[in-house]
Formats: sequence, C-alpha cells, structure tokens
Amino acid sequence: MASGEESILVSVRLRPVNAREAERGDGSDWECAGPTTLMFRGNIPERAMFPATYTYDRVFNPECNTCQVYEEGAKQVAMSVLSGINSSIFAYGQTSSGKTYTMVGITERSMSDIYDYIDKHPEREFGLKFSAMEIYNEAVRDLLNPDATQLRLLDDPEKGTVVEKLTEETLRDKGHLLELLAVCEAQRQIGETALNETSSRSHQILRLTIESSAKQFMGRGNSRTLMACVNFVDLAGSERASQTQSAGMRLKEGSHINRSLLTLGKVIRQLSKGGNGHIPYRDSKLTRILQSSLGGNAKTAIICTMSPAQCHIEQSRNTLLFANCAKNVVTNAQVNVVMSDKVLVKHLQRELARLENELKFPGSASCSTHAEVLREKDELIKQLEEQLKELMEQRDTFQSQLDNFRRVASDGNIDERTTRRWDEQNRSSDSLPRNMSEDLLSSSDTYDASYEDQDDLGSKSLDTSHVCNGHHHDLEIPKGTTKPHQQTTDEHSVSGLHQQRSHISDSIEVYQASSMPSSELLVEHCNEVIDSDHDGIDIDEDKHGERMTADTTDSAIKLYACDSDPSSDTEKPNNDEFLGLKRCVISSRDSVLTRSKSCRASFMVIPNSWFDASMDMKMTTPGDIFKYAPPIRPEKVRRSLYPENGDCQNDLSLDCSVASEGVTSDTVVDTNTCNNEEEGKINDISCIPEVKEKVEKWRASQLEGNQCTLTGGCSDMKNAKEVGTDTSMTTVESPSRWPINFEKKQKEIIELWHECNVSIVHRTYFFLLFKGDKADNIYLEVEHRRLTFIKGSFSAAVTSSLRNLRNERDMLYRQMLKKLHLVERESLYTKWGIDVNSKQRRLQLSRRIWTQTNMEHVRESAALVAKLVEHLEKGQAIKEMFGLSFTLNPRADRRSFGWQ
Ligand SMILES: Nc1ncnc2c1ncn2[C@@H]1O[C@H](COP(=O)(O)OP(=O)(O)OP(=O)(O)O)[C@@H](O)[C@H]1O
Repeated sequence: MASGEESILVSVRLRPVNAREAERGDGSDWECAGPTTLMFRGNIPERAMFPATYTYDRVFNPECNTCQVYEEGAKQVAMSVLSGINSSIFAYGQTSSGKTYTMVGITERSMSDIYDYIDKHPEREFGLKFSAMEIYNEAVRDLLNPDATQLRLLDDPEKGTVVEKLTEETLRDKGHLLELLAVCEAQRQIGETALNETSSRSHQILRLTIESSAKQFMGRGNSRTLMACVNFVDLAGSERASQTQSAGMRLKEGSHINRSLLTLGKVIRQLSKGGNGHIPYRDSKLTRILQSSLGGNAKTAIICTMSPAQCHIEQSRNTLLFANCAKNVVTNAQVNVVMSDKVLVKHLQRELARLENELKFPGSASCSTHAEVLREKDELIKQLEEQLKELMEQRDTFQSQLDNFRRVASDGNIDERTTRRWDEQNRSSDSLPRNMSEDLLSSSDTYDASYEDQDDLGSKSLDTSHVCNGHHHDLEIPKGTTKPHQQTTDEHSVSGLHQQRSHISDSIEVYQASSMPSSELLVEHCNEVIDSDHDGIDIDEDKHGERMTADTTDSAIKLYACDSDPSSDTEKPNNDEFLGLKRCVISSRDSVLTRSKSCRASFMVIPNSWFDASMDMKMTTPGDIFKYAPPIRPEKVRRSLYPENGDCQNDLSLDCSVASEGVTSDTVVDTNTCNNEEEGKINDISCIPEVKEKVEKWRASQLEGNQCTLTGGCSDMKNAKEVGTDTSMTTVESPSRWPINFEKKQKEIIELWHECNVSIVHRTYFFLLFKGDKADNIYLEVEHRRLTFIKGSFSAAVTSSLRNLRNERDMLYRQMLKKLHLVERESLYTKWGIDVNSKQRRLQLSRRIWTQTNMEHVRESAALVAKLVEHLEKGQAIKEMFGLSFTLNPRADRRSFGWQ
C-alpha cells in the first residue's frame, strides 16, 4: 500500500433485541465470537448458502456502549481532521438497526474531543465551521437553513462536488456547535414506520471544517495552514416496504433511500475491486457528495449496525456483505495544506524578508550576529595594528639611543666639563634630569653642542616614569669611573664618597642602572639573603614599623623609587648631599620612603634562585641601588614566576601597603640588620665581613681607575674575560656577525645557567624571549656578564641555589597534574625516555627538565616549562625585565645597604 493509502475502517455493531422483537420472541441468531468476529448461529434452511462467520476490524456486541464504539471504531478517523486530513464516519444499516443512535453518540464525542484538542494547543489558531445537509428523496436540503430550497450540486475542479449555497456556520465555541446539532436534529426528516417510530427518512451529513495554523511563525515546516473536514453521515436505513408497511410518502421515501443506498453499494463494490473501472458516483447525490470520502482523499470509518432479530436476517446479511466490500476499499488520505489569501500574503512577506537577509549576508543564519562579529574583529585588528606600531616605534627609539650611546662611549672619556654640567644642572634644578632628551643623544658627533643647548634640561618638567622606564639610561659613560658611588650606612662616609665623586656620580649612576645589572642584582640577592635570615623579624610589619620609626638611624640609605610619584615626595633630600639620582638614592633621615609604584616594579627582578635564601652568606655588592621600573609591568608574569611562593605574594602586597602608609626608611633599615642582637648596627653592611672584604676589594679597583670598563673590566668581572666574553658594552658589532655571535652567546648563557643553577623559570623566560633579534644583544650581554660574575664570585651561592632549583622542580611536578592531560603526560614520558609504567614518572620528568645544555633538550625543556607555567605560554613576559629593568627585590626595599 502506498503512502497515505489505507483501507476503510469497518466495524459492525449489533444492537440489543428491542422490546418489539422480544415480544415476538424474535431471538438473536448472532453472536460476537471475539472483538473482530461475528457468527451466525441461527437454524434456517438457507443457512448453508451464506457464510456463518464474518470478520471485520471491530465487532461490537449488544452490550457495548456507544463510547466504546467511538473509541475503537471511529475516534482515530474523526480526529485526523485536526492533522489536515479529511475524514468521514458512516453509519450504514437497515432501518431501526441503531444508526442514528450510534451516530449521535459518535458525533457528540468527536466534537468534544476536537474541542479538547484545541484547548490543549494554544500555539495554534483554529477556525471551525459547521454545515449540515440532508438528502431527502434525492434532494439536498440545508439543515441550517430550512427555508432554503433544494441545493444544487456543483463540480469544482479543485474541491470536487460542492453543495451550492450550503450554510456554513463559523463556530464560536462548543456550545454553539451543540445548538446547531440540535437544530439539525429538529430539521431532519423523520417519519414513523412499523419498525421505527422515529425513522430517519433522509441521509444526513454533518460536516465540520477545521482550519488551523501556528499563531506565530515557527519556521517553514511548522507554519503551514491546514484545512480538512470531517463528515458524520447517518444514512437512512434500507428497508423493505413489506416490513415497514410503508405506503404513499413513506414508500416513496423508502424507494429513494434504497436507490441511493444501492448506488452507494455499487460504488463501494466497485471501489473494493480496485482497478480503473467506472465508479458510479454520479448515480446518486449521496455518492456524489461523499465521493472524496469513498476511495478518495479521506480516511473513512463505516459502522454497520445490525438488528439481531431473526426476522431481519436477510437485511443483516446485506449489511454484512456491504461491510465486506467496504473492507476492501482503499482510500488515499493526504494532509491538506491550504492557504487562505491572507495567510498566503503573510507567509510570502515572511519568506521575502528571509530571502533578502540571506542575500545580504550569505551563509549566515543569524545576520545580526554575523555583522557584530565582523565589527568586533575589525576593531581588534585596528587595536593590534596600533599596538604594533607603538612597539615598533619604541624599539626604534631605543635602538637609536643605544647606537648613540655606543658611539659616545667609544669616543672616549667624557670630559670634565660635561660631568660638571651634570652636577650643576642637577643641583640647580632640584631634581634629576628626569628624562634625557632624545636630541641630546641623537648624535654623538654633536654631543657637546647638543648638551650645551640642554642647560635647562633639568628644569624641564618631564615625566618621572620616563626616567625609570629603561629608555633613558643611555647617558655618557666616563671611562675610568666604572662603578657607582657607594652609599654607606655611615653618614660621613656617604658624604665623603659623594664629594669624591661629585663630578661623575650623576652620569655614572644613571648608567649603572642601565648597564650594570650584575651589581644591582647582587644587591638584590644579598637583600634576599638577609631578608631570609630575618624572616622572623619581618613578619610583623606593623610592629616593626613602629619600632623602627622610633629608632631612626641616620646612617641608613633609603631606596627611593625612581618611578615614585614626584608629587608624593614631600620630603625631598637635600640636593647638596646627593650627587646622583636624587630620586633614586636619598638619605634615610631626609625623606619618607615613597614607593607605591616601585614596590610593583620590584616584581621585575629576575628570580634569584641561585642564591639560596637560607645560605649564610652576608654580602652585598657595590653600587647604589636603583630601581627602574619597566614600561610594562606584567602582574601575571610575576605570579607565575612564583606560583608556589605565597609568602612572596604576601610580602609584596604588604610592601605596597607599607609604602602607601609612608613607612620611614628606618623601618626599611631595620629589616637589614644581620640579626636581632645587632639592631643597633642597622644597615651596617660591615657586619658581614665577607661582604665587606669583597666591597673593599671592588672599591679599591675602582679608585685605582683601572682600565676595566663599566661593565666588563673590573676585577670581579675577570671571569667574564676568562670565558671569552666580549665584555664591552660599547663594542659595535657588525650586523653580519650577529647570528653567529648570538648562537655563541646563547650557548654560553645556557652553560652558565647550568653551572649557576639558575632558576628554570628564568631560563625558560629568557630562552623563549630572545630568539636572535639584533636588538636583543644588550639583554644577552647583561645576562652573560651577570652569570659570569656570579659564577666567579659566588660559588657558595651557586651551590646552595640547588635547593631552590629542587623547589622549582617540585612546583613543575605539581603543575604537570594541573596542566597536562593523562595522554599528554604519557606522551611526554615516552618522549623523555621515562617508562610510562614506572613509579614516580612525573617526578622523574621534573628532575630531567633543563638538566642538559644541548639545544634540543633546552628547547624541549623550555616548551614544557612554558606549558606548565601558565603565563609563560601567553607571552606576557617582556624583554626589558631581563636587561634594563633592574629593580630590587620587593623585600630589598625594606632595607638598604651602605658602603663604608
Ligand atoms: N445499541 C443500542 N442500544 C439500545 N438501543 C438502541 C441501540 N441501537 C438502537 N437502539 C434503539 O433502537 C431504536 C432505533 O434506533 P435508530 O433510530 O437509531 O435506528 P436507525 O437505524 O436510525 O433507524 P432508521 O433508519 O429508521 O432511522 C431507537 O429507539 C434506539 O434507541
């Protein structure tokens, strides 16, 4: 059976023996042998000529009520009208067999269920129309308009047979429908016969047309408008005139009834045969009107009603034969998608809008979203372009300054006049030259002349941050004055030292900040060492601050943040006492330590893991302490650098808060005492004999004016020479040699990292950041010299820093669980030659990272560490943090170091 085709649902209902039949003793010869089987049990002579058993879709015995008949024999067909499928329910049978009785019940129940369905589907809009007609004596009458004359049947090419001018009432509600049903009942032709007091003398067709559509546009599939009708057909009963004892009008009625039923039987018989034979629909008005319901576009259910009485055996057999034929009739029900003009216009308007949008934004389901995404991406591209431009400008500026600086430095010593100028300028301006004019450094050839024009340089109000951002450190370097003046803890010593170096200190100090990272870092390292020794003292910052405020020590040297807000420098140091960067180095008694910014900048310190925090090495390094905050301060980077160091974070935040509260330098100084018992010797670095010795040695070399350059020639730097490093920062390198030199220097640095047990994270940062750009030369130089210096000078520290390295490895070991999936880890074990089934695989892996110096191992180590240490991956590190942003360890801010 093709899709949509289905047989007519045929049921047989056997009514109970009525009173009249019972009176006659006309018992039932029929028995329902099951839900689908009817058997004849009568004992008549012609019994052998007819089958004794009949099977249908459903057989209802006399005890079955109409509800059951409806549910099992009609409901499914009736309700299909709600899905846009035409349907018809017939009652066929002899007169007084119970057709009307059955159809009234089925119609009412169907109407009730249809309204229930409508109530449960508020998302759809339903339109119900009702019409009713009867075919009486082969004339079609409008039951809703009794005054109307006989209705004509018209043939519509689309709709088929149409009853002209048939009243079609739009239903307001269920009550309205019941009213109309009552009207129909009242209007129907009924006559009394011998068999039925209220015999229906006409075929009645009640038609309910339902149109439904979604209330809102729900997409193409769900927005169809459906329209279908359900016919409730109560046929007039076939009758024998002899039985009905009809005459006259009743006889005429019976003859019309029988004729139309005969045609119906023919049509059904013909349809049941299938094939393309002629179907005599037009032989009766009944079959013309019901044409679509009989083998057409409809679902059909026929309920054949029977009287059980023996006297109606012949009529009953005819009914059953009709039912047998009907069983074989196949209908082809289709969903009727019908659009009214209004609905069609709406639908087309929606479709037009949709197609227009599709044309405007092809391939996009959500046009507005698509446009938004495009706009956002455009903006992002613009921002990135601007950032790139700025960065390139910064790089170019810095590069040109560096080149100028090299040229100036290579021209020889800066003369006395120049140095004096610096002094005068600094003193007269009551502030340092906060920003070196780029013009000043634009050309070494015109340096002097340019400088002459810069008399008012110091008075220029320039942003302090420029001084500290690492871009203006490129001052002249007087040869032979390779080390900065050294602030001591002794006021007189400080003063004396200042006087000795009054002509050169400014420029040297500035230069130091930019080109002598090793010494700065050493200070940091020492700070860390001492800080670690005095953790117990540092814990209670508040008490500590109070104590030390009362115990002010003149000999301490305060660290004055270079990037501190100038406006906050309420107590600026006496200019006469300071020859250097006043904003960076001041006397403890002169000012309050203001470093709300510097404490942040201090994060840029390279991890000093090669100095074991616990080692008992009291030392510091020559040189004043300068802090140059980088232009960018990646907060996240610093955290990732010390992922496990919660104390560090605490210290940092504490540091900031202390600074903002205006803690005096004495507080800072106190933290530098060698131990609790020696608080009186606050900040006197001489309490550390080893350090003192080193300092003295270094100072002696400075005073002798030896030939070492600022960065490479001092005695402490001899190791740098030994390893063949080009220690002159001023050497201008040929660009063509750079790739070779880079590789060489990179390898040496890697070796040095290995030897000095440098922090793994630091190595990774550095390795990933500097990949061979020419402009990176300075960073490599700085790193190389720093490591060389450390290696040669602080072997104890190098050894003891192993512990920190182990801590780092432990951190990485833990990070592996967080950052790597099982599959990734297993693949790494294999890659690194670790048995995936071995115990402590992660630990083994963490112990292998950065343990060799060959490039492949280094690359893999760096890649792995970058993955484990979150922010390394995101490229938030900046190069300046390794070279020109030499700031102090945050904890170092709380103490100062002086040089005697
Ligand atoms: N299943 C039934 N249970 C009880 N009574 C029934 C049943 N079927 C019919 N009757 C009763 O039988 C009588 C005749 O029924 P009905 O008028 O429905 O027959 P009909 O087939 O419509 O007759 P006609 O063709 O003459 O109109 C009615 O009084 C009706 O109440």
